[in-house]
Amino acid sequence: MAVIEVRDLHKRYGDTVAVDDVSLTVEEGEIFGILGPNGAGKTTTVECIEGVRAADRGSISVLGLDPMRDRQELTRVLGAQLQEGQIPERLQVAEALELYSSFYPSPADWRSLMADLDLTSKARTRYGKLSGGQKQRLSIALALIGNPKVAILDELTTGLDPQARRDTWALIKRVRENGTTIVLVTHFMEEAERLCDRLALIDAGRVVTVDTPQGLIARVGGEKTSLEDAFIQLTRKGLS
Ligand SMILES: Nc1ncnc2c1ncn2[C@@H]1O[C@H](COP(=O)(O)OP(=O)(O)OP(=O)(O)O)[C@@H](O)[C@H]1O
Repeated sequence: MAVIEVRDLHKRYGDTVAVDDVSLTVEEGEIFGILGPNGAGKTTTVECIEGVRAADRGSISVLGLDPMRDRQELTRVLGAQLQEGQIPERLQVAEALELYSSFYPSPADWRSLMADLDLTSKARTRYGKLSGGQKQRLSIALALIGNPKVAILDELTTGLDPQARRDTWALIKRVRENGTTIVLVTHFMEEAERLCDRLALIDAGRVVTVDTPQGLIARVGGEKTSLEDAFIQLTRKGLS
């Protein structure tokens, strides 16, 4: 069953066409990755799916909801990372988790999530005093706090150390096993390959292809081809 359906999504900022008729479908229970060079339109696409940005045209359905029209209903079932500036600097980690969990009808256990993201020792630390990686881990916890049916994670592990990155991958796998459909935007090929069932490769606002990581590699061929090789060859930089 399709959980997210995007049809002919188009978005421009002034003269810049950020998203140029993107269509994609995310199936229930999958981890769907979005890959693409800087400025390809990945964040704009997921922001339209989240309902935080209005598209110029095209249609989006998330669990049968229209992200702009049904925004309130969508926030109850969709988890997304908050950006810096959206979390009050003075709020302590435990306070933030407890507060945000109170917004949802059946939230995750915030203490377990705090432990899963290795933030227990920072429970009483204010958000403004956290390191970059700790802030990132808190934003992942807050995206998952409501036990969402769909979680959208933009640059999931950017800024995380190798151990934190692996712990986060394990957490995301567990969250998926519990029934959450996950969309993640990433620049890390290892993350895409290990975690994602399917990948959409986006370049210059268009979907180049959607395939499994292995399928993408096979398209480019060669015994020692890596996902990174496939990425470079299938995007503009490789074609020019
Ligand atoms: N608020 C904005 N105002 C004007 N132009 C924007 C805005 N946000 C994005 N853009 C432009 O739209 C294009 C797509 O940006 P977007 O952030 O969606 O790309 P991305 O694939 O997420 O990039 P990255 O990998 O660098 O994060 C870029 O050319 C960018 O400069």
